[in-house]
Amino acid sequence: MNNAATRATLRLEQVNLLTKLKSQASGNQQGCPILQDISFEVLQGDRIAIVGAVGAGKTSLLRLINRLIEPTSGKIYIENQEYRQIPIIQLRQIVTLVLQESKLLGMTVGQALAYPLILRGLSKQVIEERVNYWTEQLHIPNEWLGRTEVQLSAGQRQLVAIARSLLIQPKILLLDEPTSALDAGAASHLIQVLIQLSQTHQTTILMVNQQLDLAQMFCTRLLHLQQGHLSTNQRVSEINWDELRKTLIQAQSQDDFEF
Ligand SMILES: Nc1ncnc2c1ncn2[C@@H]1O[C@H](COP(=O)(O)OP(=O)(O)OP(=O)(O)O)[C@@H](O)[C@H]1O
Repeated sequence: MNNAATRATLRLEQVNLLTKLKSQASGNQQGCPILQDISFEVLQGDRIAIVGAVGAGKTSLLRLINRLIEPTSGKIYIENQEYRQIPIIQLRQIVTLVLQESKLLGMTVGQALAYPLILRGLSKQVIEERVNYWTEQLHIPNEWLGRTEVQLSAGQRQLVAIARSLLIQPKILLLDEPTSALDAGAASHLIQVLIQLSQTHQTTILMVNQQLDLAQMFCTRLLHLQQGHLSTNQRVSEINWDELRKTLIQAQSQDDFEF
């Protein structure tokens, strides 16, 4: 293991992910490649933007890192420990994933925000302070706290789901298209809050985002996935954003044409 590897908070080594499809004839496991030979490492406090065309494997990569699914082969290390050796409850405290469609599980917004902190045994006062802090940071008004999921718009639900993940104070935060339902002002405000979080708490953030202007504003490093392969892993200063924009538009038009 080299020095850089030991400093990495997250490290993927030659990770492959295949879909598990059982061949009816033989009963053997066969699979279609979703992610192929993915290796990269992320340092504490890094902000990683993940881009790629529809179906490139972005969400699968986040689900792998959160261990909702496991690699078919290859290794994932979190703070230098192979992540299957970390008890799942501990892993969930280190790594939090916010998917695009998050659910409040029948609770009000206030209950849903407090619930993970109650599970962690925090005092009522600490819970109240954290909820107040993060709802203020994300411009979530008090009147939402009594509402249930069906009384929120998609963008409001998205903000609540993000607030809930921030309350837990994870070391590694995974966000899948967190700005997709937000208006331009709310999206840019969220990006500023995330940048501040990474700077003040050294939180490591990996964010899938198709809006390149937001990715550019946000990231210290960019990963570009193309058909399950990691085609680009660059620091922000090395990225040719115009070239990247063209490549992504071309891939999108190709998809539209094939569709
Ligand atoms: N459980 C599964 N079983 C079979 N195939 C899957 C499964 N999950 C994902 N896939 C396939 O893996 C590929 C990558 O999917 P993924 O959702 O990771 O892509 P994505 O880059 O996040 O796409 P999008 O931008 O549309 O969200 C797609 O071709 C998808 O159809």
